Amino acid sequence: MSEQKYKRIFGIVLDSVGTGEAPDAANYGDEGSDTLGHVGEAYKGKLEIPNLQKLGLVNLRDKEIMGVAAVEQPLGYYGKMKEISAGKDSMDGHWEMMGLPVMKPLSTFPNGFPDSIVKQLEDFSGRKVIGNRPESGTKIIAELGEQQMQTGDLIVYTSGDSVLQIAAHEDIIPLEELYRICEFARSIVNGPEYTVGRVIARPYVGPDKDHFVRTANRHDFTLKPTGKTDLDYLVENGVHTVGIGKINDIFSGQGIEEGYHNESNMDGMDHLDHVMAEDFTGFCFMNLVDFDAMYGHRRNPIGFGQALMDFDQRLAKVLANLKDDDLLLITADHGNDPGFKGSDHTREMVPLLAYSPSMTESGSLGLRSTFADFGQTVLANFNVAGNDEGQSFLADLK
Ligand SMILES: O=P(O)(O)O[C@H]1O[C@H](CO)[C@@H](O)[C@H]1O
Ligand SMILES: [Mn+2]
Ligand SMILES: [Mn+2]
Repeated sequence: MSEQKYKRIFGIVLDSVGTGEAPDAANYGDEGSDTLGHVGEAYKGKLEIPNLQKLGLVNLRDKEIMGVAAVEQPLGYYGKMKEISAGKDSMDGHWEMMGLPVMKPLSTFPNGFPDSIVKQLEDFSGRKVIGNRPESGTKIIAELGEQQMQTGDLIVYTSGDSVLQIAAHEDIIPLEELYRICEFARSIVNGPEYTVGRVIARPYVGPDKDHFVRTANRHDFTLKPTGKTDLDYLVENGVHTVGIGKINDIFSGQGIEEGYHNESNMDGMDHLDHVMAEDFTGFCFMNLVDFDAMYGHRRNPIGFGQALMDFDQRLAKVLANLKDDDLLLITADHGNDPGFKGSDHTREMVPLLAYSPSMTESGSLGLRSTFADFGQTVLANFNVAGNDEGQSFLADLK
């Protein structure tokens, strides 16, 4: 490995923190979506995210966030990225960031899963499938959880994304069994007939429908990357890779040398502090999923804003700990506008923030034409050749 501009790159994905409708939002029924904008409106000027603001989070937008203005001189570089993948799920977004856009739409099930899939799940598990439609995960356990506690049936559901989700009360269907069923489900939806992005285990606990809570034992069984990702190219070239949070699941562990599971966003920030204290040459890629799972899909803009403020507070420490030869990149994988109809992800552009204490200038990185620019920049930094997807902005960082 030859000389690199930055020794360590920390990439943070604020899961679902979109910044306005993408140019192709109409194809997804998502015109008018703007996750950050609508969170700001819900706060009526009281959203406080000074660190993201200093980095240029508002400068990159066409519109202000209510109560949060653009700054005169951001600390570093700021821009937006749009997605070229067919889907707007986490897998598509993260794979595209790592140079592997998903150009062919994956299977979705607006009318529930076909009999063939249901029958195989029932035969394998010895349990009856209930639910079997697109639904919000918290709504479906409120509706069917008590029935599951009595019968041991499997709650199977989907969403607008290519996902097969199985909700199970931890006292009724033990975790190991749920994971086994999910692994089986994974094995029957890898194509060619049905190709599903993610099978997701959705365990929950609680005595009754008014008190069910989903646990951090959620596990995503993602399709294996269909080719090499930038993470693989990095590892092959001796660059150390670390995954924090859902990253490991999203890439099925492929190209991740050191992995950490997050219990929450704040737990993720603890892991990041820990990794930042290590001496290494490489790329640390982190996903913070609470924005999405706890607030975006729940259409809860107040909770979403609070999660942003909590993140922002912890960001102060990260900024203070960055070394001159560190680069921080912050972005998102899709939108999930809590002020929008439905409960699905929204096709939005995502923020792109780049900062290193060694920067002497600042400025706009513009609208990037694919999320792959993110990974291409990481590769360029470490002088690693990948599959040429995306354009590096490394040379713009001064
Ligand atoms: O409603 P819950 O169970 O949170 O599920 C949501 O989470 C999935 C993964 O982010 C999405 O596809 C959507 O279905
Ligand atoms: Mn996501
Ligand atoms: Mn989601």
